Amino acid sequence: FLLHKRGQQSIRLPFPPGPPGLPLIGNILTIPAKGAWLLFSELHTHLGSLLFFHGLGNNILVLNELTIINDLLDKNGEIYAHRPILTVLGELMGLNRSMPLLPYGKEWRSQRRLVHSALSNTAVVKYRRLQEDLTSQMLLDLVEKPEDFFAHVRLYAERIILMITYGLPINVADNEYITHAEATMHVIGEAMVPGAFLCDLIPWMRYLPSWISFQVKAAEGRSMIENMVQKPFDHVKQNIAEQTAGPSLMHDLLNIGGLEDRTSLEHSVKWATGSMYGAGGETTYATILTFMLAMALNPDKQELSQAEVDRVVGSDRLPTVADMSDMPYVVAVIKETLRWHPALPLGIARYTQQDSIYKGYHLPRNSVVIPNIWSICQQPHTKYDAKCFIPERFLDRNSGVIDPTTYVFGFGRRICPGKALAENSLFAAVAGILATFTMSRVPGDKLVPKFGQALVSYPEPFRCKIRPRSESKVLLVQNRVAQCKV
Ligand code: HEM
Repeated sequence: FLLHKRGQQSIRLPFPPGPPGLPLIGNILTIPAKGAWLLFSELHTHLGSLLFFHGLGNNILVLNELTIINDLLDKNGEIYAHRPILTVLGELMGLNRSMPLLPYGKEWRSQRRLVHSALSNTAVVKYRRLQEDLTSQMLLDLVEKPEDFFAHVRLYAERIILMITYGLPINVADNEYITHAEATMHVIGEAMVPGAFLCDLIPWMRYLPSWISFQVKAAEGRSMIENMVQKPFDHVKQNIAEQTAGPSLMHDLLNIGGLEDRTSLEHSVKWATGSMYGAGGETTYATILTFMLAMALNPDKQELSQAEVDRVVGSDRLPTVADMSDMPYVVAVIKETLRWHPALPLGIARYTQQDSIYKGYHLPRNSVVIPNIWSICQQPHTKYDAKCFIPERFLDRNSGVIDPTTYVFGFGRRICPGKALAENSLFAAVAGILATFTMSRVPGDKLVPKFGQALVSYPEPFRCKIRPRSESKVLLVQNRVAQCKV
């Protein structure tokens, strides 16, 4: 309780509600390590839009409504821009040097500035050609081996990041960079959820011996993360020294020089580029796979999208990113994909070090703050069922439905710096796939949508029939691939 002075009177303000708990351990262990968005959204209906969990010396505040998230994370950005200290992932595995986990301060500002120079709305225009080239290569892969669509989509998303960040051309899905990044992101995704390890709730456990299970996992994770960030960095540095390095963001950033001392510049560049590598690939491919699942489940929406693509590009070319403004239905399909199943249902948690008062509640300092993006996506609507895939909700001016691109990429000062790049990558891939293929259920399959429950959530492996729409579409793809510069 917080004592709130009003005139002569002191009023006790309560914490927001939460499920019942036990002495000492409170209710914190009621939060599942995976898929917690489902529990939070269920509690939203019974307990309201602000939820509070506590126990073992920890506080967790869950925000279930967009107005509340904006009031706190955006309007009170100064107080809510920190990230939680995750003992295992941050300190023991060492990810607290990369931008998504850095505390709000000098090093974060310096990495954010570096990344912004490459990913601002204006800067990303120069990557369009690359995104279109890589889309055509993904389309050809889909023509040749449609059953491996998970791998092709993953390769597309990772190649964009590896090319832009390090100038590294990668041609196969089982390239060591790609497979290592995927394995590392799996470890990170599981460990990033606050409370994933008991040690995150009870930090002194970090001093327990190194043979204990979580310590072994932490040591493995540390070496995987080091490897993922260091390897491409060393590769490009060596190419620079040998004067064989192609253009890349890392090359440009290392050339800034002068103002800052070399060691700290190199440190910031290494971890800023490593952050892009880690944060940029998985989220993008999760969204494209979700789109493909949605198309297989909703053939009527797929036909409407294909009709729009055909109307705009005709029959002699593939779509480009510049077609986006002429394809409102396809854009609505992408928005509906982001809403139907957001890649980061709980965003990335924040942390507050200050007490505050909000809507009559005491929001205590040292609380992990979780924006429940999933709950915003699932907000009930009188006309459009939240569970159904209905792109039309974004074309109906009177629907009052909020555009998901204003919340699925996060909020305020820590909003995703890769948003503009991601939106172009999504459009290039989605419009290219719609132009070339029809996706459908495999006859006899039930195709029930199921999603993973880690930090980045994407469809569990599913079967889907991916047929080229015509021979001439395949020819278009082959001709376009022949013109690729990468
Ligand atoms: C569909 C694609 C993507 C989605 C849905 C997404 C979503 C998000 C969200 C929700 C956050 C947390 C923001 C917050 O705390 O409020 C975030 C952070 C971040 N994203 Fe993305 N992202 C995507 C693609 C990308 C790409 C392509 C890149 C880079 C190339 C990127 C780089 C980052 C980084 C570095 C952060 C940490 C920012 C910070 O802590 O200051 N993301 N993203």
